[in-house]
Amino acid sequence: MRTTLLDLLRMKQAGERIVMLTAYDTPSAMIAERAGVRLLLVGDSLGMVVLGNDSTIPVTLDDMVRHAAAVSRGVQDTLVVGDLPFLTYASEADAIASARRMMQEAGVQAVKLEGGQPIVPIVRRLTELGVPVMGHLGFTPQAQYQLGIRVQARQASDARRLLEDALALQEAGAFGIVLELVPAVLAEAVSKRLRIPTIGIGAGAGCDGQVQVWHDVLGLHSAKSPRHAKRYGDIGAAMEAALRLYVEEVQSGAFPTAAQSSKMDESELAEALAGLPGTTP
Ligand SMILES: Nc1nc(=O)c2c([nH]1)NC[C@@H]1CN(c3ccc(C(=O)N[C@@H](CCC(=O)O)C(=O)O)cc3)CN21
Ligand SMILES: CC(C)C(=O)C(=O)O
Ligand SMILES: [Mg+2]
Repeated sequence: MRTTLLDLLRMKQAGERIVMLTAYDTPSAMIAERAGVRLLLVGDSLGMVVLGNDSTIPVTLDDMVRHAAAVSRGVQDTLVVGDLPFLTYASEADAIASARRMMQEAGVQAVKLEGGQPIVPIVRRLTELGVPVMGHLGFTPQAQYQLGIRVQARQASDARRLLEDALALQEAGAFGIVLELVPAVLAEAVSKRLRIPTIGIGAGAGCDGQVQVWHDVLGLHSAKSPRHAKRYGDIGAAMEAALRLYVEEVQSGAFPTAAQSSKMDESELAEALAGLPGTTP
């Protein structure tokens, strides 16, 4: 049975921590589900970790639909959330059109939108229309050129606004909120004041769940991972070692052997070549 929004609420009430992870393609989604992840985010971090961009800004709705569809095809029991990318939910009409594509074409069960008060009416409208919406507060990467890549809401006034934004998103119908790069003590205070779960990234252990980026937890980066990430494997190094072997074996002639080759009868080949010009060794 696929994870439901109610499951997430119940997990918060029971004090069971929620595990969320990003994924961007079918085989990764299958591996995550096999590992026990039941909540996946097709993040617009896609642009940064998969498509070679240096922010999430260039990611298009077409990009998200294609990758979210791939992730959806890889899972059965996992709730899939898809980010709506930069400026695809600036008006109610755009938000509805974007959510429609993510749900109908990509097959996700929910969408995530960045921002506070200004997008509350949009969250309310989507929720009324039956679209499960997740919020995202604190450092919102789509506004990285305004915010700077840094911990948010350290001052009382900003911290208070973040709590008000979180309550407003909850009231508008959001089923959960990602808190990114928020001081741990603030994230904990917000989590305690909300009925809906908070999912932290760089926001401490007081959140109701955690989200991490696939490439960060697996060590799949050429560049260094963000400070808030923890690496649980060194898969990039494992990939490189395997590829070095492949390079060596092709160069030395050790690969391919007969086992990786395709066969035909010698007599058929002789007939095919009979009388044709060309040199033989
Ligand atoms: N690989 C990756 N991991 C992420 O968690 C992630 C992405 N990409 N792309 C989309 C957003 C952007 N995020 C980011 C990106 C960079 C930093 C970063 O450079 N952090 C600083 C520390 C900032 C501070 O503590 O003030 C660092 O040095 O790592 C943080 C979050 C989170 N998301
Ligand atoms: C970092 C997470 C929360 C995200 O929004 C993404 O991966 O795009
Ligand atoms: Mg995102």
